Amino acid sequence: MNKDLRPIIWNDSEKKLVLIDQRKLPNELVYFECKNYKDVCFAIKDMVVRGAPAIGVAAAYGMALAELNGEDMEKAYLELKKTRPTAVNLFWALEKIIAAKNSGKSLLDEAKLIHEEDIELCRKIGEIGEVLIDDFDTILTHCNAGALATSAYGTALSVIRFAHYNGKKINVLSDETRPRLQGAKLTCFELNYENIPVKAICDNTAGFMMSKGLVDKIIVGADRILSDYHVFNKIGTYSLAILAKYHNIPFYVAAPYSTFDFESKLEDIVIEERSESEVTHIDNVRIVAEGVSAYNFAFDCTPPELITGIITEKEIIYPNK
Ligand SMILES: CSC[C@@H](O)[C@@H](O)C(=O)COP(=O)(O)O
Repeated sequence: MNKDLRPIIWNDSEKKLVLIDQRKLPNELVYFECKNYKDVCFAIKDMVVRGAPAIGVAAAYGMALAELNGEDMEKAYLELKKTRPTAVNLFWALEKIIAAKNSGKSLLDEAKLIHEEDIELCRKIGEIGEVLIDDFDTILTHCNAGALATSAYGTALSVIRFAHYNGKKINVLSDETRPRLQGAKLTCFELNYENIPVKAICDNTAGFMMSKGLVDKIIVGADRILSDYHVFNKIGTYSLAILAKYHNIPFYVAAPYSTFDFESKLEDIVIEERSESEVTHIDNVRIVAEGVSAYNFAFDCTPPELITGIITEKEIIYPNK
């Protein structure tokens, strides 16, 4: 990476967690400091930090802060666990921290390890996945599955990054991703930061562009992947996968194994429902008539038959072969 975009920084001398405040991008690149686990809970709930792997890493540091501050560890664990329900990396990281605690390890060391490992996993996803990308491909992505959603590189955007680093001339289309606009606000910022060609499109433009032959591949991230390869990801992913199938466009998911949930069944998964105001308002301005309410499901589920391949840090899985 020519310019290093790291959303999560541990400040060892001051024993605090420093996060890029993703609520403020792209207009301001400012940081949010967490001095205790409650600050971390707020940061995850309010989406200062977001994206499945990044949430897991932040929660691990939240537990480390609780230990350093002599706070009630059980309370910290339960409160962190409640911050967001769908991305499995949160629970995965908290279980790793509990295992470290039970074996008498330092929680800060464990959090640093989870953080470092996530960087490596994302790098490998990029290296493995970039073989799927051809010179002059136009790749559509949804939400932000980039460096900002992980510790570095990203998942879907790591594949895109490595194709670019390897000299492939690619173009990226970034769905705006209503309601929180992670595609418009974060993916466009992140790719432009590294001079990777990107154009923003409205969510409802994707089908039209596919029908015109203007999309070669689709790559998205994941918040949870079940053992039968059902993929939970940002709301709108399912619609894109159906459109991709209709237009015969390869549809890839990129995620580390920390995003796999080998235990839960489809019906067990809780889809996060966020505040209606994220739909009824844009940047605090009401756009839906007063008195009208809204649905705000944050994620949806894409079945394996719509998925061409799942790119992990170990291999590419083909659910339908
Ligand atoms: C590498 S991040 C993968 C997913 O977490 C990402 O696609 C996504 O859905 C993020 O949702 P968010 O609500 O912004 O946390």
